Amino acid sequence: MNPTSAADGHALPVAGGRATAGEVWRLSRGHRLRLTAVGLVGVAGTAVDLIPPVAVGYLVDRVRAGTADPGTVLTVTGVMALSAVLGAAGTAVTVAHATRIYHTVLAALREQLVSRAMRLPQHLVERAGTGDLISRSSDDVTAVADAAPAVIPALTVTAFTIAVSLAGLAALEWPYAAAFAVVLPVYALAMRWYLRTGPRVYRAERAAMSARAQQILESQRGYATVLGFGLAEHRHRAVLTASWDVAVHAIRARTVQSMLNARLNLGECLSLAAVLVVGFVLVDHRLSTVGGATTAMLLVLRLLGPVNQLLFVVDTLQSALASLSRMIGVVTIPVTETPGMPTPPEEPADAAERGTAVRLRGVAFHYDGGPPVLDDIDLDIPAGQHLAIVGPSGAGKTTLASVIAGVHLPDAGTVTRPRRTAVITQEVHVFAGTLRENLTLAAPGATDRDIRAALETTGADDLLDLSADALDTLIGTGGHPLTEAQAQQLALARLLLADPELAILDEATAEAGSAHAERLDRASEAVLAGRSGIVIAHRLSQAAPCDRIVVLDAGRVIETGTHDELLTAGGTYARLWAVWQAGQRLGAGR
Ligand SMILES: Nc1ncnc2c1ncn2[C@@H]1O[C@H](COP(=O)(O)OP(=O)(O)OP(=O)(O)O)[C@@H](O)[C@H]1O
Repeated sequence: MNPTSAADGHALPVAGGRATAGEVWRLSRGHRLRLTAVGLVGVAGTAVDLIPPVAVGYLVDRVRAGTADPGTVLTVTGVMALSAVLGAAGTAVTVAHATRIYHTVLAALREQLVSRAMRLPQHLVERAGTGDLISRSSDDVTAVADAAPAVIPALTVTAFTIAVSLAGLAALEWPYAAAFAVVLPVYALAMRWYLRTGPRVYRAERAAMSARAQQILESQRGYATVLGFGLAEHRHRAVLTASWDVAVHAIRARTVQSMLNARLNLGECLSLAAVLVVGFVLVDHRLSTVGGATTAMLLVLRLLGPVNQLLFVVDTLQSALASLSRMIGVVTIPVTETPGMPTPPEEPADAAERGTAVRLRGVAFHYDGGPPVLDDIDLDIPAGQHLAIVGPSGAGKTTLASVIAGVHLPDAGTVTRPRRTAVITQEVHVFAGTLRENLTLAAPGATDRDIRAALETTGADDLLDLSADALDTLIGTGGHPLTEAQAQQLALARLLLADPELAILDEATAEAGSAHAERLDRASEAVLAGRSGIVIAHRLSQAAPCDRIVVLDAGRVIETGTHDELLTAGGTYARLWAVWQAGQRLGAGR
């Protein structure tokens, strides 16, 4: 059984209880000795806290017996003060160290979450929506971090206080402990009701937060479209609806908390009444002294706070656990290797096949809930050769490139590619930072001379003239704006510096025949020189110079050969080429 399951058909998976506990145990490695020491100090601190109730009971009996002198009162008061100081010190040390361990482990988990998020299979993120992922690495981390002040004392000091006080009550006279125990079912019922209701309500609240994050993100990302199509009102309504949903779920969650409060108050009244009655009967039958009954009442009063607190933080604990299981759900997703990241060896193991850069056998793929997009694809690219993939719009060219790059996992078949594979997709992201930082992302060791050479080779050296700061020019969000063409050239230069064994180029931004297209075609050729390459040919001018061309139609390879072979064959490619040339002539004649 998979310990991690999807919360619904689309969301990212949520870890089950066992998987969450296992991951937390694994993360606690290296802190366990310190945790044990913290536990011991906690128990010692709470044991010292038993002294004041016992001391008051002793004093009551001495006063009743008429043997209490000022010296006795002073001594008892001194002992109580000392125990209070020692107890407080024990609590402070326990909570401080436990908090440090808690946040250290949480920081490690967050790092793993972010690292895993960067390597998740793209289809999974697309299906769940980026908002879900962002919410898990922000809202959920915040929920777990914010729970620290409630959860840490509860799991250390409060739990110890309850255990030690109950033991003290039993040691005094067992009927006192029994009286308290009789009321425990009230607490147990409150807890059972809460555990059934709470997690569901909190999960729904978190899911509503994820949905709201997704709506806000989409509105921001599609800002230009929103403005262009006058969709502001529509987006505003969508965000408003999602926010209202969060409010409704938040109100439900707070209502559940209030109802828990009422049940705890009932338990409190009943336990005080039970111990009072037992104390009265015991004293009446001379089985306990008034001092003993006083100690018992003080112990119960001491117990009530922590019991309520513990039950009440079950609420925060549940909420934090819901968030934790969502974070661990992401951390435990099996990842595919991502282009440009260290990957397990993918090259053909067979020495006879070492000359092959890419090999696909029987590859099939479909997007979630969609029809097959790729069907039974076989492909071989000898090392150092360039393959063009052409075909009508929607044929599956980009999808095939993503499957080869490892961004999507095939439903069937095998994909073999070089360890260092890099892709330029249709949407180039410009990171907020300097031109130099953007270029050296995948080649941290590159010198300024390397960077300038890469810019020159890809014909992108005019990027240096964006401002007087040259390579230190700020670009991306908040920086110097880049045109789409400049962003593509930046990506090509970045790829040249990364120097992968296989480069996959899938850019469709340039209009055929434009100066921009010719410039990009030249830059692409320069980038592919000396390495294996795949060109998703959105313009046929990109396909002609390649060593081999594959024609894709409705997800199947229908033709393959060199440019000349395919023209001679007079099939689909030849027809596409004729149409393309006619279009070019028409464009030139205009
Ligand atoms: N993320 C996605 N989710 C669902 N379906 C998708 C997704 N991306 C592409 N498709 C569908 O898969 C099919 C192949 O799309 P793909 O983008 O691979 O074709 P293409 O040949 O590259 O087209 P184009 O030249 O227009 O970019 C299309 O029917 C498309 O609608």
